[in-house]
Amino acid sequence: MTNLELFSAGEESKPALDYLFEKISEDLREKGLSINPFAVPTDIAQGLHDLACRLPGDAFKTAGIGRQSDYEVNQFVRNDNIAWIYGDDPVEQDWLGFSDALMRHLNRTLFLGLTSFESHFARYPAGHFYKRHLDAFKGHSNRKVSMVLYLNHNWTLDDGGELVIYKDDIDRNGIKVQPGFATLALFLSEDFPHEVLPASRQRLSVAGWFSVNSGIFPVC
Ligand SMILES: O=C(O)CCC(=O)C(=O)O
Ligand SMILES: [Fe+2]
Repeated sequence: MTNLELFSAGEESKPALDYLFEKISEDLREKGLSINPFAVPTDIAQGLHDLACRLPGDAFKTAGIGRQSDYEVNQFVRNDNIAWIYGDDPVEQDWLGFSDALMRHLNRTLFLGLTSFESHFARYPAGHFYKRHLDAFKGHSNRKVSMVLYLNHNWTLDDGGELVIYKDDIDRNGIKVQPGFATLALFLSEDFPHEVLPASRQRLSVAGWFSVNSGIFPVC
């Protein structure tokens, strides 16, 4: 049975997922962000890790900023490489099943009206970064909730590469998230400026966004 079926079938892993989804929902309601170390089922995180590692080199493209007509590559802002997830591989389907179950939970508990989810693998070679930015601007984007899953085994403090989430435009301290294996970070896309610090080794993740009424298809 795939994880996708597990999400609807109510098997043993369901209480753990229910607990995770409820924690995320409460965190988002109270703080607007939710950090969950080692939270995603290991088979999904490991499957995504293995898939990212065996994707052909040309599957990853230099990431850009903006969407559709204002999309541009700016290597001073970000210089990671990305590969969009379309659900072609069974492990991608498991990931999309997990995300869909979470989206339904957030809609039920927080009435967010989320209608779609898009995500991509991101690979930051050592020394690469994504400077401080917002994922969405109020009134200009359908993205409401950002979600990042980290795929890095044996990550230590010395490896760097933290996600720094700032509480508002003037916050300069932020809170730091270690990109360790199966850690899941979520935050309200319009509310939290954030950045990815350079790491001393390659940093792998899946970044995704839950949106409302999205007719927008990812530009790549
Ligand atoms: O990888 C991360 O920690 C965050 C990535 C990010 O901010 C983005 O892709 O918009
Ligand atoms: Fe971001």
